[in-house]
Amino acid sequence: MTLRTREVAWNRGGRLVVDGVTLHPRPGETVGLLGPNGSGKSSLLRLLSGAVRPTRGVVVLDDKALADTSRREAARAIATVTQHADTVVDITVRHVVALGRIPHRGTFGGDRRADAEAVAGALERTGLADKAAESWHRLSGGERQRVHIARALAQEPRELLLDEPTNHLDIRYQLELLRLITELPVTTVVALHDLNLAAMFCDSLLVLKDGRAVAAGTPDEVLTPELIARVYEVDARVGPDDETGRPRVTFSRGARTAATSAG
Ligand SMILES: Nc1ncnc2c1ncn2[C@@H]1O[C@H](COP(=O)(O)OP(=O)(O)OP(=O)(O)O)[C@@H](O)[C@H]1O
Repeated sequence: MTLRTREVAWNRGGRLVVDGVTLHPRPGETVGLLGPNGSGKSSLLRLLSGAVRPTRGVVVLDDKALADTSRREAARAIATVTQHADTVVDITVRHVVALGRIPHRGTFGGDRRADAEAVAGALERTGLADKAAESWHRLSGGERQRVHIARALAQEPRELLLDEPTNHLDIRYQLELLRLITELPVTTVVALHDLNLAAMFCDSLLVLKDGRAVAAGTPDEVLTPELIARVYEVDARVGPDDETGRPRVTFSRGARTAATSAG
């Protein structure tokens, strides 16, 4: 059972910013969402999270339309980390992470020990254990990003939606974060700009352009110089990485030639 879409479209401000996209991840896999600025990645993630309703098509969670699923049920299953991390009042890192436990609270307050363990585990995994008592406002951009990821982990979701989670992170934390999410037993859809990180960590890729899916498959199948030229309008070479065997993309720094631009 996974969160998936069937031919979803979303009309935003009079324009279809997502146009007939079907996404059906295998349980536990990490799907990379690629595409240029404005291609619809964040919009598709918003549809998947239930934050907005599709104009056409359907988002399905466990064989039921997400629109017919209770907010609480959806919040227990799906965790989201968005690009524009919400600002919160002056509370500690631990408190922000503990917000992830809210969907698990029952009428009688839920299981306190499970809450504490989930929060401690999430802080540990994101390298924030020693910052737990610090004020949110004193954190750097990258640390805040990690706190939001910790909050999503504390939620113990089955489905994880991440919108450019490596933004603001230094290279060590970019690698750690992506390793972490690929090792989690959850299905993850992650919007990424870095094609090499996507190739290194994702099981499959979905490429959007102008709201439409233009390629889908394994990194090997998807990341070809032709596709990169068509979607991003840049010239690139692609070869197997020495260490992983996965595709590695090297960009040409020059302007595109007439011959390549014509394709
Ligand atoms: N509030 C809005 N009203 C109308 N259109 C919007 C709104 N916000 C974004 N859009 C448009 O929706 C389209 C898709 O945007 P979206 O943010 O989903 O793309 P993206 O692939 O995530 O881009 P980026 O890589 O720049 O984050 C864009 O053309 C954008 O201009």
